[in-house]
Amino acid sequence: MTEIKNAACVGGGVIGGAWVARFALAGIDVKIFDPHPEAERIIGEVMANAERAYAMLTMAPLPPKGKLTFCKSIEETVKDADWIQESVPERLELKRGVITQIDAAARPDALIGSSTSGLLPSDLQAEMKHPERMFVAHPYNPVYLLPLVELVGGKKTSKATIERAMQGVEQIGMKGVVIAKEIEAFVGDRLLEALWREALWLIQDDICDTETLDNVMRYSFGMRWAQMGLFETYRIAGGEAGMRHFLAQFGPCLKWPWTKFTDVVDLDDALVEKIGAQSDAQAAGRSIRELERIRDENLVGIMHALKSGNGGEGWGAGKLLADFEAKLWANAKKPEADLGDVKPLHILDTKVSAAWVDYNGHMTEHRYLQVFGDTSDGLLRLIGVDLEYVRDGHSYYTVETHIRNLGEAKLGDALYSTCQLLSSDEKRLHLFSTIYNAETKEAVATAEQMMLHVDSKAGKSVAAPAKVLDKLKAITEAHAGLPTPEGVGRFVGQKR
Ligand SMILES: CC(C)(COP(=O)([O-])OP(=O)(O)OC[C@H]1O[C@@H](n2cnc3c(N)ncnc32)[C@H](O)[C@@H]1OP(=O)(O)O)[C@@H](O)C(=O)NCCC(=O)NCCSC(=O)C[N+](C)(C)C
Repeated sequence: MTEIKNAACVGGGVIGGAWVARFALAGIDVKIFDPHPEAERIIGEVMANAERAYAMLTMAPLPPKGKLTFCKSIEETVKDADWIQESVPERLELKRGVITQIDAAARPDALIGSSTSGLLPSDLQAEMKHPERMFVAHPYNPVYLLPLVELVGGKKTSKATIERAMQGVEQIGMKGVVIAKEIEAFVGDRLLEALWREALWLIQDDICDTETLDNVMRYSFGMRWAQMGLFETYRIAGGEAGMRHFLAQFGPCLKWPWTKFTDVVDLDDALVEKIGAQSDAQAAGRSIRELERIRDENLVGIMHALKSGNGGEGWGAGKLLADFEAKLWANAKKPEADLGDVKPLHILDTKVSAAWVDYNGHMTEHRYLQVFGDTSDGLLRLIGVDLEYVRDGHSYYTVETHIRNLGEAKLGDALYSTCQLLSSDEKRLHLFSTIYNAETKEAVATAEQMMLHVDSKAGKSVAAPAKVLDKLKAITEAHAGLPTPEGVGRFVGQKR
């Protein structure tokens, strides 16, 4: 089983920098080599975007962030690394030279992945002493959010290397797909290039402008593709009769002269200017940084939606996220309540994401309940009621909640929550949680809740076992000395 403890990134541009973020946020120390004079600034900005995105993406306990070290040479960067990722500009001679240099300085068992989006791994590994550990690991931008990595071996890549690479990408929350045969541009970029060529013709021939073309994609098949691919989608399109029927019905149309993409459009100055001007108009003055923020918020929203797909089990990239989070929870140190300094327990820290904001420009109602639910989950973990406990057939269910909204939470506000145990017995757990604005320390909302311990198969309340009750009692007794929070026992009503 391969475990990446130290990673090295050679090349720290848009792709290399985002690999750095992916590794570091998975708790892996990363050494970086990039001779660009502004490499530290560029990677710092990618890192900031990635951390912002992860704060919205997951409440699961990420490991402590890996340490970033900027090195002065390739040799110093790669010598201790378990996984080395090359992301230098897309020129065969340059990449081959860098990979050969990495090979000479790296441990013989280190994995060497290339971020190339189209070059053949066999060409890249041609001058290596240990070519068997080299492969293409082609990611998609932004690498810190989009999970796919195409893994492509060359003629000299060993099977064991690809297996270890699969384990490595899984460790950092990514989805590895093994491409069976090496071809230029692999699978993803082949598809994208076909689309790109056709799109350029459509603009060149004045069939539509760039905004119309993007709208055609994002309001239709673009949404389909985030959750099902081409073949699964077309299977459904075939109706009850399925894929064979679809192929019989639509296959012959492929012979019609619908597309021009096998011809290469002439990207002359006029076409470049036309596309540039239409793209500027489409951006409506938004900077690249703004567009990146919007993109990341949308991607997080899509992954969250997919996480609750398929009856709550998760689907596609959402299922991958759910599985990754389950592993993070399982690997996290069993949390313990800090009862030394008696005060409500600090349970979680989060940020208001774009998907949480409603038409009034502030955090919407059900997101408060979500944060309170995550808070009570945090409390439950402290008394030993974690996913394993739930899998074994028992849990706590909420039977009553009273939320008070005291202040507004706006997009990007940092929040934290606390929890005070008001009382507990063998079945009941009566708690009071508060969400605070992390900057102003003002209470934004409170929730008083009653939870019951249940046998989830029977769907009936039952006494919790001693191992849970002992922990619960310790917190309840510690909190007995705290003043009763203002708002406990409040009811909804009007003065008469
Ligand atoms: C299964 C269920 C939770 C309980 O049903 P039951 O076994 O029939 O239990 P009783 O109704 O008899 O109640 C047992 C005892 O608890 C007392 N009780 C019940 N409600 C309250 C309350 N609001 N305040 C105080 N005390 C209460 C009751 O009087 C009984 O006392 P005894 O002394 O006689 O033992 C069932 O209610 C159920 O399934 N409800 C739905 C639960 C649900 O789906 N909740 C939403 C899920 S969200 C969630 O759980 C979030 N999270 C915790 C996972 C984060």
